[in-house]
Amino acid sequence: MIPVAEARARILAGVTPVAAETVALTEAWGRVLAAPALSRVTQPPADLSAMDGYAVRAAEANAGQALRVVGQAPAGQPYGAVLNPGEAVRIFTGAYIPEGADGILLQEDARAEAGEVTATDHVTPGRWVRRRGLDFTEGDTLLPAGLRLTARDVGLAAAGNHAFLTVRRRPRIGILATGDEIMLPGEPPRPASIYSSNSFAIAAMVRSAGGEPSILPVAPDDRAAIAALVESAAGLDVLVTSGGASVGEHDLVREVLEGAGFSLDFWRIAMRPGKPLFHGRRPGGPAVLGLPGNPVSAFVCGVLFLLPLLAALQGRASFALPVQRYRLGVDLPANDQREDYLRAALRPGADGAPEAHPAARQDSSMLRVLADAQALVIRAPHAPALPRGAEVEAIPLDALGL
Ligand SMILES: Nc1nc2c(c(=O)[nH]1)N[C@H]1C(S)=C(S)[C@@H](COP(=O)(O)OP(=O)(O)OC[C@H]3O[C@@H](n4cnc5c(N)ncnc54)[C@H](O)[C@@H]3O)O[C@H]1N2
Ligand code: MOO
Repeated sequence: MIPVAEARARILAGVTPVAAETVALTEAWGRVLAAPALSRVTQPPADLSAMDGYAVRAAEANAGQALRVVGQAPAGQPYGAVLNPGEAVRIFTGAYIPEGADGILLQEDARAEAGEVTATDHVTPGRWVRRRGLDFTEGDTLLPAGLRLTARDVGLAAAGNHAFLTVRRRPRIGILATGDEIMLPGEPPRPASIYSSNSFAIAAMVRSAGGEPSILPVAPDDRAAIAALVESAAGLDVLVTSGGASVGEHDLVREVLEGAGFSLDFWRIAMRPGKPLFHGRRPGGPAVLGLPGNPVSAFVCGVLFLLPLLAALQGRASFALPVQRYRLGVDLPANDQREDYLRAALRPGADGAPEAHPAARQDSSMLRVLADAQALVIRAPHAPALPRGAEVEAIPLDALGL
């Protein structure tokens, strides 16, 4: 059994990002930039008014001083002439400030009558003026390569006049559930069978991380059937299998993969749940991540290993799983030699801060406990017993959209 950190490092070693493609900005959310986005404009493009009012020469706009209103400057329609002494231009938020003006008289601080405006308060030079380039300048790097685009980033790219962005294509992830007892939801129940939660939980996880999942037909515990489905994986970036990873006579997946030209990198990790995870590669073909069949084990392995792999395949520059500290809401016993990931609900404590409540039963088959958990509390190998109120580290699942 190898440690979790070593397993992750080995899965990520030598991963090269997938190819780039150009997408319309509406498709860019959640994608990873393959090249930096430089601004194609300066923003604002000129000095603009931040308020509705009058563009004035600030030194003239003293309380009681009447100025002649010589024109209008709505946003998008500059006044077009120089503001002379004794003049004011009616101006609106976002409009170019006329040459000669250096301040804005708010309309709330002004009395307008018969082509004139009189200040009721003084105007500070530069106040309510948004200088040219306040936000950014043409040629600035707005968004670096390797960034996964948020809605905020998409807005910034649009402001920088990008209708398209160059992003990594979505990694193609095939999901192969194995086991004679496994059916897909929608099939009529069969005796001694269960539905493949793994296929769908992992597909959702792949989507959340920007990948393109495809759920392959379920493979029975039969070498030829598994081999045929493995061959259909040639065009994938990663083949994720579930089940058949352990030590039983029906656990055939590793053997079939090796027969199909995959070289196995490692098998078995010192963690719980998820011990039987394996990883391998086929030269020039997909990587394989062999998840254990138990649904919680498959999910936790997906979080710890598949999410970082998806990030690396998309060239994400600085991806790390989020880890937060929480107070424990219960006592915890000492841990054994396997790094433990406890399914925990987060509930507000007496002071309102969230406290972690690991579920009393941590059986790796229990999906309802997993669905009710908002975090995975991390217990290092041989971690000592902890009393209620002690701090622990945990991976918040909501922050990952999981
Ligand atoms: N003698 C030993 N037995 C087991 C060991 C061990 O070290 N020695 N390891 C245990 C651990 S830990 C795990 S985890 C499981 C993993 O086993 P497999 O990867 O071989 O998975 P299966 O045996 O095929 O299935 C385990 C369990 O999960 C259910 N399952 C399988 N696929 C799905 C799916 N797609 N969706 C939902 N549930 C699934 C399956 O029905 C079984 O109940 O092995 C332990 N045994
Ligand atoms: O490590 Mo297996 O992952 O639970 O029951």
